[in-house]
Amino acid sequence: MTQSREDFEARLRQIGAERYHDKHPFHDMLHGGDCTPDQVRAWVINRYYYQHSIPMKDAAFMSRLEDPAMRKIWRSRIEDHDGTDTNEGGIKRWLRLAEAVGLDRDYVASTDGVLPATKFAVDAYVRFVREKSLLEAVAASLTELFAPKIHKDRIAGLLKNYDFADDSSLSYFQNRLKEAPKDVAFGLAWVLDHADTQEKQDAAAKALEFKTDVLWSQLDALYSAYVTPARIPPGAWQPGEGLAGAKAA
Ligand SMILES: O=C(O)c1cc(C(=O)O)c2c(n1)C(=O)C(=O)c1cc(C(=O)O)[nH]c1-2
Repeated sequence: MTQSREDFEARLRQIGAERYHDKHPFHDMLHGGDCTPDQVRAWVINRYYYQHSIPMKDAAFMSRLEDPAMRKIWRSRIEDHDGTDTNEGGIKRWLRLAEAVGLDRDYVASTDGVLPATKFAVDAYVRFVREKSLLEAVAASLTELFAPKIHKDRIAGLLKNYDFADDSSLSYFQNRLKEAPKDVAFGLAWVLDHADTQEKQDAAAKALEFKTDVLWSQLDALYSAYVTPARIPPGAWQPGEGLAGAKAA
């Protein structure tokens, strides 16, 4: 049976309550101050791959939109990450975080050393958005409904527990708190409007579940590689590589 708008929204929110990556043990370590400097670096390097893929994902999505009004709304997502004349953009902010934790920004931007499983998960998200229905693509972005809480927890946890954390190094997350609400308000309303049959509601819910898997898998990969007993896959970042100043030394 097709669910009412309210019930369907509650179903989507329940997916976040059960499956969002705020519940992953790596986030408990990171926010609780239990990560070593190298574990923080590994997180920054791998998460960069997600950051650098998000605008490509949104460009892939926009290339499929025939409605100029919707493209106009969606393009701010790309600008939020890539920047504009007046906004530095999320990717540069992330690289500021990379420098603050002692990494060379060019090394991080090269995406060398990113875990294979991170690449598989993130690339699968870009492909999903390119290939599935527009409804499923927008529904997959709705994990951002749950992101403001994790960003607030992260800002508070990092500021409390790590010397590198300050307004400059954490500006990525401060900005997402301002940017994400407009994206999710639009995305959620669009999904609720367009998922008007049971079949479409089921597809949208599955897309959101898929996206929680994309996020969770990245942290599983990180945990397996860099938390004792660490099993770093061949070719992935080894502590000591890609540090700031290493090129000059
Ligand atoms: O730190 C996080 O936990 C987190 C999660 C997510 C998410 O839920 O996908 C995004 C972000 N951050 C984020 O910063 C971001 O720009 C973003 C874009 C998207 C998307 O799917 O389009 N998700 C997320």
